[in-house]
Amino acid sequence: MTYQILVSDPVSAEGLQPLLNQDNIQVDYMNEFTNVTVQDVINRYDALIVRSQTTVTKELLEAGTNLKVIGRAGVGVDNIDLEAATEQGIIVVNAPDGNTISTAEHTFAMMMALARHIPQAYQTLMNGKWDRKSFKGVELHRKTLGIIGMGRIGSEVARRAKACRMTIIAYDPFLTEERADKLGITKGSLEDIYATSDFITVHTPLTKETKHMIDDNAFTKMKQGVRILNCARGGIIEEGALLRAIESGIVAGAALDVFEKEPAMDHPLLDRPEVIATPHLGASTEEAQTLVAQDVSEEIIAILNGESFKNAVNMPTISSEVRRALQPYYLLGEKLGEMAIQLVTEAPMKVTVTYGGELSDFDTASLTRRIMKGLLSYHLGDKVNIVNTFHMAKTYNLTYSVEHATSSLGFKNLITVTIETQQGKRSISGTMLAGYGPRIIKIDDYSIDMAPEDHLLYIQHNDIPGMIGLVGTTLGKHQVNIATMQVGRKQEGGEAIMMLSIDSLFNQDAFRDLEQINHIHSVKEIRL
Ligand SMILES: NC(=O)C1=CN([C@@H]2O[C@H](COP(=O)(O)OP(=O)(O)OC[C@H]3O[C@@H](n4cnc5c(N)ncnc54)[C@H](O)[C@@H]3O)[C@@H](O)[C@H]2O)C=CC1
Ligand SMILES: O=C(O)C(=O)COP(=O)(O)O
Repeated sequence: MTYQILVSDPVSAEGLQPLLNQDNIQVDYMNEFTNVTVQDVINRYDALIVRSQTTVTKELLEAGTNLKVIGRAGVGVDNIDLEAATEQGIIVVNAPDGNTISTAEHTFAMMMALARHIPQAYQTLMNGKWDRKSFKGVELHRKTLGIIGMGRIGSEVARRAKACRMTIIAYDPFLTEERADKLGITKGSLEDIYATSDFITVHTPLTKETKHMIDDNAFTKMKQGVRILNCARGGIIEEGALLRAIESGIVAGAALDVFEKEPAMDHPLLDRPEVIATPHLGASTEEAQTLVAQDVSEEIIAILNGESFKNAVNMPTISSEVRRALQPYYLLGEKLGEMAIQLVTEAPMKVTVTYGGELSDFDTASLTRRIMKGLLSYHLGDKVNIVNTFHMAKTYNLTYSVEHATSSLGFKNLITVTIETQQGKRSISGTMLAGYGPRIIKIDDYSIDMAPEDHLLYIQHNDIPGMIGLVGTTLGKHQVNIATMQVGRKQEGGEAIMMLSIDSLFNQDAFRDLEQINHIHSVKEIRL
């Protein structure tokens, strides 16, 4: 199978090399097309690679009927409708590390340029004026820098500011005292930052919470003459409020790399001499562009080849330790989900997944996704995948819960999937047996030991002599070969079950004949 990938923004050719090296991947570039939009052609593609220019809307995603993954060659994903992508089961991956240094360096270059009026002085000189009076600047030395957002870029900015002997105060909901101490900075609130900073720089993503977080009210709390930087996202600082704060003299200068609407042309802030600006260049270095393109290329290859990946933004990330530990269970989990749903005839209302043994020590969310995917995709097909499975469950009013049990029936690990319908509860348990792989070890109260094979027959009957022979003869008559067979019962002479793995697809005539055997209550084919 050949996968088609569309690159819709300028992305480093060197960084895309891992994709270009794949025999089963074909890459097209939007700039090679004329008179068409991304929306016009997207249905041909399995993956789309973007930077910040392409806006990935719900409509675009809906038109991308074959899309499996969107790669953001950079950090910010505010140009992508993540909710719509999740609903449609499209994985969105970004490259969170590749442009950190470049953006921190750009922020620092902006801070120095802002402090010393370098762009304005350069412009004056280019206009033929030798003006040494208008551009008296300030030192960074001993000034207080307020950093809002101490993630990757904020932290690198802090390191550089320390080298300039600045005092640093930072606010981030995830900043601990311990980390602040390690970085040699002060952890403070937004109010502390506003009250004490000579320079304030923002490094948060643009979210509902951070949109316009710096507004008129925030500016009134700042020191007169504060200098503001935004190399993160337009809209974190409300542009109208910034303009008013410049006009009123609260803000002595602002350095902007990003704008609420880009490209920012004829913008009132750009008319102000106190404002210096660049056209969203934070990540525009050779190094950063190569790295981010390489990172998304590798993630896309992994996703298309069904291998594990790490930078999905519409799925929780898991540590490599947890991923390594749980990976061997993913197939078993999916099979258990598929088998569990086939045990019930009524609509499922609730699913409970119980993890026992060594599994109870892990964050098993990624495994639960596989189980729910197996369970839902049996009836809903390809439209369910590990990205949208929880969303799909909600759509179908199916609740699920996870329990971590202390008992594992003597097995090293145990997964039990219980489905509740109006008719009651049905459950199935499986384990990974060292040397044997995945095994089904229990259905409802019956202990068995079977590999989750392609074709299984599940027969409920009375525990009386001759049943095995009758079933064997009936299947033989219909040319159905039995590969393995397991029987189980709760007590002698009571209810019993047979679980058979068969070589060929089961046919309706065999089904009917089996159901007509005296003492057989139900025959169920389980397809995996
Ligand atoms: N100008 C440019 O070309 C570039 C801009 N960026 C932008 O820079 C921003 C930061 O990027 P990274 O540091 O790589 O991301 P990151 O995810 O490593 O850090 C973001 C930090 O913001 C914090 N945060 C979230 N909400 C907050 C709030 N309400 N108040 C304070 N902190 C909050 C988070 O806890 C996190 O620590 C993103 O918006 C990204 O899109 C990134 C690269 C290039
Ligand atoms: O990575 C980010 O968040 C950026 O803002 C960089 O954007 P760009 O890839 O240069 O369009």
